[in-house]
Amino acid sequence: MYLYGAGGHSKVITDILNSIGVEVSGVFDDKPSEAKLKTMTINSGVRVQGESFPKLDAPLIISVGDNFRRAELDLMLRDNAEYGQAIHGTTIISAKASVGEGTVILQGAIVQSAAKVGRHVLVNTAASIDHDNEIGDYAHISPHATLCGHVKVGEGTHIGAGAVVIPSIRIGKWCTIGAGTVVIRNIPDYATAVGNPAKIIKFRDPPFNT
Ligand SMILES: CC(=O)SCCNC(=O)CCNC(=O)[C@H](O)C(C)(C)COP(=O)(O)OP(=O)(O)OC[C@H]1O[C@@H](n2cnc3c(N)ncnc32)[C@H](O)[C@@H]1OP(=O)(O)O
Repeated sequence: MYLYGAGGHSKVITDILNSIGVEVSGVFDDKPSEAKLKTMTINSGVRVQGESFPKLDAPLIISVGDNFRRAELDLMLRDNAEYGQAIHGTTIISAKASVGEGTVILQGAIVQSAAKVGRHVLVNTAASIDHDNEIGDYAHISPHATLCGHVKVGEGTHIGAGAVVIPSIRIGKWCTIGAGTVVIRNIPDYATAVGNPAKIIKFRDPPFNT
């Protein structure tokens, strides 16, 4: 497996891959800092500019925690890369769930029956994604977040640590749900919502012209 991104998130992914017997053949980073270089052997100097990225002999995971950056890198790399997944052995994933390419599922997370988890999603430590959820591409479900049944989370949305979303709620794309928030009503695209019950405090600009 290759990784793109040499920050903190790549350490977590490396641990997961090693724990399931997968070797990391190389790490790419277009901005390798001194700190990163100290802790990792980086295939530095590689700039991601479409076709200039080398054809790899193993799958790649975009190991960047920022949802928007993960999306940007996917758009640049997708024609040249075959994506892998990193799923820790302590996760429980229903045989009836689906998990997209590039997605990473950390220790103790649970994905229940008929849930659909998109591409390049980060399902963090002990997050709970219940039956019939739909999690959009590039989303991040933080540690201990609880998504009840039939919840839909849009592309690029970040669900904060320990947030709770009650059944059948729709959360739009590129939203941020604060840590510990309890979502009891649908949330529109680009909104940041916090508190119990969740209240919208602001909207962000759409990150893509889509
Ligand atoms: C392994 C890992 O580390 S995974 C990382 C997981 N990360 C998280 O879960 C972090 C989630 N982020 C948050 O909760 C942040 O507070 C955000 C994104 C919701 C808001 O951050 P900012 O946009 O910087 O907002 P800011 O801090 O200015 O707060 C705005 C207001 O919302 C309130 N607020 C912010 N976050 C929360 C929250 N989680 N719950 C309740 N109220 C909140 C603030 O108190 C403030 O209220 P005030 O205007 O009355 O003073």
